[in-house]
Amino acid sequence: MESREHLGYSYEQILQVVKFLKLVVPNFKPLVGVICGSGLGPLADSLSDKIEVPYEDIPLFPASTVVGHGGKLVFGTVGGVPVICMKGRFHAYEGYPLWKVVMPVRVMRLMGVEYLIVTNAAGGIPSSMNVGDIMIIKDHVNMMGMGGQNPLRGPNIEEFGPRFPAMNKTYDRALVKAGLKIAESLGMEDMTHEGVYGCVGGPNYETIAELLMLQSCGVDSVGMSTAHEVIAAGHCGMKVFGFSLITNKAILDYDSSEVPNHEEVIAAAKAKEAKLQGFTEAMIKHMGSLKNAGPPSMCSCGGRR
Ligand SMILES: O=P(O)(O)O[C@H]1O[C@H](CO)[C@@H](O)[C@H]1O
Ligand code: HPA
Repeated sequence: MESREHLGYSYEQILQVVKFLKLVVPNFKPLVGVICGSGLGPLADSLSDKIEVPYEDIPLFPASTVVGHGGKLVFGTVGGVPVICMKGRFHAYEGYPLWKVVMPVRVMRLMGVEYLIVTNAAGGIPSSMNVGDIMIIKDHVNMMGMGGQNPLRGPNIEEFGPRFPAMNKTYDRALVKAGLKIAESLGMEDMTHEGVYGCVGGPNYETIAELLMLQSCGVDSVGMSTAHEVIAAGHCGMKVFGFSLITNKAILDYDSSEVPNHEEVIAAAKAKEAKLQGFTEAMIKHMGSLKNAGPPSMCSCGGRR
């Protein structure tokens, strides 16, 4: 057989990472995984009984290189629900292949995670979205994936899921609806939207023409992450809930004097820290209550675990 380029860790390699983490946190089976977006690391700070493990201590883990991404796994609980947080995610533009970007998602799955909360900082395209608003993600347009850059590219690992996973149910509808209700119950309804996330490769921010194209494709928030993690999570049968924090408004006007930058992204995240912590905690508790009400029917993507 012709050899293929190296396209990822084997199932056994990922199991080795899981074995290592199980030694660090014996008897801990997380139900919920959280991926903290740019500047959103404080989402992990409110966990009780925290155990923090720096990425550099974990076999095969890449390093976090982006400002606003901490670089540790945080284990703990929220209202008694066991949680694992990635305080710092990986991006393709850092130079990582997508199979490496999503490796922690697969690790989370093998640790026991059933619900994944993905968060990101993003530019908001509709004029109704303001800096500091959140957008609950109902779907995504994966510009990188459509160009053939996909975390599942390469030999399929059957233990995780099928060769051709469906994606139309990956953002769990019931969780989207629960998220909207929870936002309302927290008095956040005026700052909460539902929409479509667009994933671009970065690291440059978009040109005006690119933003206009994304807008015409139905994209509401734009960023350089998330879609890959969601694909890997859907592939291995996790239920996914995601939200964007709108950290900047997409600039669609050629005469605007504004210029997007990462400093404003981090500042916008800092300004909403407490609200987003409260919202995420409420979502985690909701997921815990779903689990107590009965086992979630995992997506039908056929993952064998
Ligand atoms: O998607 P997260 O990691 O939240 O970060 C977003 O913010 C950075 C740009 O400011 C990019 O990495 C973009 O993807
Ligand atoms: N574009 C892409 N990624 C981003 C943005 C943006 O406007 N804001 C935060 N991350």
